[in-house]
Amino acid sequence: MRIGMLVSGGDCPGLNAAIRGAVLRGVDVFGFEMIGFMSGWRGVIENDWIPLDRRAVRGISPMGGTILGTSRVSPFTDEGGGAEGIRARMRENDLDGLILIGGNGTQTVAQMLSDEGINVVGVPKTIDNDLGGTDFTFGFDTAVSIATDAIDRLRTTGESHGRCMVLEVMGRDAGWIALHAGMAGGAQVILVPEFPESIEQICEWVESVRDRGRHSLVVVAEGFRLEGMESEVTRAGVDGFGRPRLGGVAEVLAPMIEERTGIESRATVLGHVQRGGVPTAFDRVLATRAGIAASDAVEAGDWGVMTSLQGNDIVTVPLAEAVGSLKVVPRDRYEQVRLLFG
Ligand SMILES: Nc1ncnc2c1ncn2[C@@H]1O[C@H](COP(=O)(O)OP(=O)(O)OP(=O)(O)O)[C@@H](O)[C@H]1O
Ligand SMILES: O=P(O)(O)OC[C@H]1O[C@](O)(CO)[C@@H](O)[C@@H]1O
Ligand SMILES: [Mg+2]
Repeated sequence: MRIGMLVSGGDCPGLNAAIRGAVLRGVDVFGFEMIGFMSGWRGVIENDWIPLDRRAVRGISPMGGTILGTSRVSPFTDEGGGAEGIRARMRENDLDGLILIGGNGTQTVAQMLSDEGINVVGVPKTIDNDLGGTDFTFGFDTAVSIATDAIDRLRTTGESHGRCMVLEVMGRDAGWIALHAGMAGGAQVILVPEFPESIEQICEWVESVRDRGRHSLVVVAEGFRLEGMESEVTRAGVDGFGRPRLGGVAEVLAPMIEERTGIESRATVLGHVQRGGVPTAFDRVLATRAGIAASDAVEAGDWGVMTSLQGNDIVTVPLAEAVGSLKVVPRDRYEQVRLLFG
């Protein structure tokens, strides 16, 4: 069996552990030959790849980033050639199948290729944790830990100056990072894309914290919209797939809070710090298990699936189940914490 592997979408901590898990299982246990395409679909389009063997993955589990690189290049362009182009490249490299490591976008592509008869196994990764069909994606735990550390640090400086500190975290259209980091750090207000709030309500919470003699820590997800706002706050430019880049909502909210409450406020946009550096032990284990499970699926001829964490077990689920809908924060999880705001 000869297998190609690639990473697509934003990077996240744990990718190298997943690559290592798949290679150790695939090469050492099942005797596969494995290759890794560089920078996602760019590597497929340009036939840029490296051999993946035990030596290539030595000691990489604690490393952030990915030894294969990643990109948001789509295979469905004239240059990429779509399913036909990929099939031709697989024939040229004598590949029986592909292991595709990525988030909801990447697994959507995996599903499209699987529908075209290409042998694929998906491995879920993303700090956003917005992928269906799995309890958690690796990368998320590390991002939440980094955001929680930021909250802890912002709290001491905020308390010293009597300021309202507004921390913006990533997550695109899902509020998971904000919700979990906000809960872990005891934020007084947590704002998520799934549930718009009014500026009046936010200021009421911030003032009630002040009236108790404390100072607010507001966590806001980058995709949050104030009630009545037509779209998210975006930065200039687009991402590698041509989508507007999210970011900057904290810088909109902080001055509004200051103007309405008279409480000095500061905004911090955490940005890509959340995606960098060493993965937590939890993410390393989850990623390694996901990589191992991907090679198990290949060995079993279980194509068109994604590895999935369900409770304590790693199983496979049909790709269609994973990409059917975005996994967002459910109302009951939000309502539970909202009762404690202020
Ligand atoms: N519906 C689609 N049709 C064609 N190509 C797609 C589609 N969705 C995603 N892609 C391609 O897959 C790439 C990876 O998807 P995306 O950028 O959404 O990241 P992801 O896999 O969701 O990971 P993350 O959210 O963690 O960055 C896209 O940049 C794009 O090139
Ligand atoms: O790395 P880029 O292209 O700036 O993308 C940032 C986006 O990627 C993610 O980090 C992961 O999907 C999102 O949370 C964020 O909106
Ligand atoms: Mg995504």
